[in-house]
Amino acid sequence: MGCSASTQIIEDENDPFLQNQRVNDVIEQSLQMEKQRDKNEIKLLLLGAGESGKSTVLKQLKLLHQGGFTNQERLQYSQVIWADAIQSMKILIIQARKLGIPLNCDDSKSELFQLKRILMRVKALDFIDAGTAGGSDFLNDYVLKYSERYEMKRRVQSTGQAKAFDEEGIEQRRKQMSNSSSNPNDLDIEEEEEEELTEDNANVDGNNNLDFQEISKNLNESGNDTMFIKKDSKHVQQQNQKSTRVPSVTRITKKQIAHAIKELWTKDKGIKQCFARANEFQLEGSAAYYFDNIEKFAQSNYVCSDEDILKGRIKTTGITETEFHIGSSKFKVLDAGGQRSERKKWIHSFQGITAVLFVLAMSEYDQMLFEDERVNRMHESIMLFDTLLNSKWFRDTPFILFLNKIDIFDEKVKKMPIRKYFPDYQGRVGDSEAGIKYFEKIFLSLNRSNKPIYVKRTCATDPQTMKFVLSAVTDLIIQQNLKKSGII
Ligand SMILES: Nc1nc2c(ncn2[C@@H]2O[C@H](COP(=O)(O)OP(=O)(O)OP(=O)(O)O)[C@@H](O)[C@H]2O)c(=O)[nH]1
Ligand SMILES: [Mg+2]
Repeated sequence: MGCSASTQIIEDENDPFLQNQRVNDVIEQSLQMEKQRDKNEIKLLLLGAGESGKSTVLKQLKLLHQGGFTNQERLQYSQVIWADAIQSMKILIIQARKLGIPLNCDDSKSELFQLKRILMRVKALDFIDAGTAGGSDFLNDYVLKYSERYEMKRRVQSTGQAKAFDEEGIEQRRKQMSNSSSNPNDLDIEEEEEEELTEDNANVDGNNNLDFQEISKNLNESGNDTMFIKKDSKHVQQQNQKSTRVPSVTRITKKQIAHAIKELWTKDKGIKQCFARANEFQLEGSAAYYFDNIEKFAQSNYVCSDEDILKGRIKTTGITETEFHIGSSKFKVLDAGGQRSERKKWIHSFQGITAVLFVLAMSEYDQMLFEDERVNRMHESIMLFDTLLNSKWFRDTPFILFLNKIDIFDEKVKKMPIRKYFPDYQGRVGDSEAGIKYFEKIFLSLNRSNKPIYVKRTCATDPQTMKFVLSAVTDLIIQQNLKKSGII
């Protein structure tokens, strides 16, 4: 009779060793799963100089893979665009004077004269809900953007070289700032407007303050669609000789402001001339779009369309993270603020990046940085790309280069010779293809490694073309990731 020895281990459910072992197994299993998930997760980092179009690329990804924008975003942009539209037209008026461009609206006999006066007296912030526009982030950005008083501060902040500048000038400005109210309404643009009002103020008596109290009282009652301002006292003087010393209050509506902006935009030749020289100062890239559509933005409770949001601009501060599921892959897209003061935060997001998407604003070869108006934007991007591409952080990280704002570039090269800013450029004026190849070559020549750089020409505000570009790019990144993880 055969005999076989068999041992049967009877598991004791109460054995503490066994219980421990089971817990460990579960932990090990979940760690393995997490590892696998991390391997499949794709981290895409959007980098580039300020205003190059990084967040616009992210918006296109949201449109494609996240069902579009939320109602809150639509409301936010309608507030921001309205404020930017008003300020942008004021900037054109003020800059025209600085550049010596005669304006039709400065001629008191012109029908545009009164419209200009209305616009210059309007305070954009009185017409918007700053909370909906983005709260303190919005206000900070607004003050920095529209106050010339902050120009020096911006520059010092961006270079950290206070000593290299006229310290006396800084000190003077600091004094000016500390003497002035911290109300964000108290911007230089409004100061220009105050200058305009000086003569008017000379005509009125000491009731000025009372008048302004009334303005704010009325504002509270009227909501954001209407604002009360002092009526042009010279105008009052002409109309009513008896009441020259008493300022009266007149009601200004969003509709009237929109009308003023539209008329100035379409009828004042000086405004158009000044706009054509917008590379000599800082103006919102989408200002023309705001002016063309100003009546739409003036409608009460207007909610932005997808196109408006793509054209609108909210500067990114810090780094935002957005997750998408594209096919079977999970994408984490990191969008970083591109202005100089934002870049010191970048390093925190450099680890574990699958691919870097560098966005270059091609059209900005003739523009200066917002942070430092002595530095050409294209030069800044070249320097930035060189540093990132060849940094130890991205030794094995593929780079995708978006030659963005190609729509503006195509138009600009017809009038603005590239050679004026890049003397070794040999192409002829208006040859957009030669211009693109020239800049592409400069960027590719910076590569001191063997890794490939994938180049795409983009117009980030155009959903049709971006759909194809982004689909090709995400496919490419997925393939790269699979290769890297040894799956293919
Ligand atoms: N016409 C045109 N405008 C563009 C294009 N790409 C971006 N813009 C506009 O350029 C402005 C700036 O774009 P953003 O995406 O905010 O730039 P950003 O790189 O995120 O800027 P920061 O957040 O400051 O780093 C917005 O008004 C966009 O609508 C483009 O290809 N063509
Ligand atoms: Mg951004």
